[in-house]
Amino acid sequence: MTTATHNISLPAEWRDFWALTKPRVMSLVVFTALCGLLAAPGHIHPVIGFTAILCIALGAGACGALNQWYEVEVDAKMARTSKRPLPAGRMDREAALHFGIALAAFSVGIMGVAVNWISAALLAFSIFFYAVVYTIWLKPNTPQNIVIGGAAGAFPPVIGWAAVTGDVTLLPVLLFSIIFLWTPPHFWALALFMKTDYGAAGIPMLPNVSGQRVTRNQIFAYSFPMAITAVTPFILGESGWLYGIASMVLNVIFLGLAFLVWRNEANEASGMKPEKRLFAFSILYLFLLFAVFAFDRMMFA
Ligand code: HEM
Ligand SMILES: CC(C)=CCC/C(C)=C/CC/C(C)=C/COP(=O)(O)OP(=O)(O)O
Repeated sequence: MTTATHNISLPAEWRDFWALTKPRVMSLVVFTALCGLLAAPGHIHPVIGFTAILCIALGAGACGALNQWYEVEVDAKMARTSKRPLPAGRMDREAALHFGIALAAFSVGIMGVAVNWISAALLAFSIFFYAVVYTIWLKPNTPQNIVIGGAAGAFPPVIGWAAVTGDVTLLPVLLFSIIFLWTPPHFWALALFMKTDYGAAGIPMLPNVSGQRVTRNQIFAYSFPMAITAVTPFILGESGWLYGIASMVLNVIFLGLAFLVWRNEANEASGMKPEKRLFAFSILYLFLLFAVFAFDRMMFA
């Protein structure tokens, strides 16, 4: 850690600490946690519920900070990430590490004391999984990095659920599985039109290891179990018709866009419209699916 950053003495601005938490990506992570909490059976005092979501947000922020502390060199090599506080030289590397550790410890501690220790343990495990298993171990070493590592991003609705019920049953496992199976199409669609960037940074993402055809096949292949898992709560009678219909419509659109990606043969960024469309829709898909699920369960369950 006594790298080239020792000569930076300017204190980082609060905006840089904010950027360190990857707020845009984490907003959807936190939203899925909120939906898990709202969909769970039973009652949670609003102040305790708010505390749980705040802890999940802080824990997700810890993930972003620890990830960027570790990845300075990689981030410096990619246009998309080179302006982040550390590679841009606006923040001392150790400050990012201390910020990440403090957020992680604080969020897990408060979750345990104020909410329950099951959700605290799940939160701690998710942070560990993302910061250590994904960032340090899987991401630089295997093109399956985001498949296995993606599990970290699938935990938040389970944590939200466990904050209310103190346990983990089939339904939160289904919510986990939806995000787990959604992550490969979400990310590989992006990795297709960002291919050169990851290749240049030496990160073995699927398109630059196995090629675009394999990636398109995999995107399409993951979309089917994802769609089936997404309608399963309705099939099991755990949601009403509102979610049943919404999930079917969203899945048909998702599968249609994934089909267009599968059919596409372009290998230039200029021909990657289907990939760009699927990536953009993937975010809307998850947002709407979870929003309708929580609403449906609160109204009709
Ligand atoms: C290992 C798993 C994942 C990887 C590698 C990944 C990667 C990415 C990347 C590289 C971007 C581009 C934009 C940026 O850096 O801000 C992005 C955008 C985004 N991701 Fe993911 N993602 C993953 C999982 C998730 C999960 C689990 C969620 C939420 C549940 C999520 C939500 C989003 C959102 C909302 C954006 C758009 C951000 C914006 O508008 O700037 N991602 N993702
Ligand atoms: C509550 C809790 C602990 C949540 C965990 C949230 C979590 C780990 C979400 C994963 C989403 C994410 C930021 C992926 C970015 O991948 P990347 O870091 O490889 O992307 P980059 O190339 O932009 O650095």
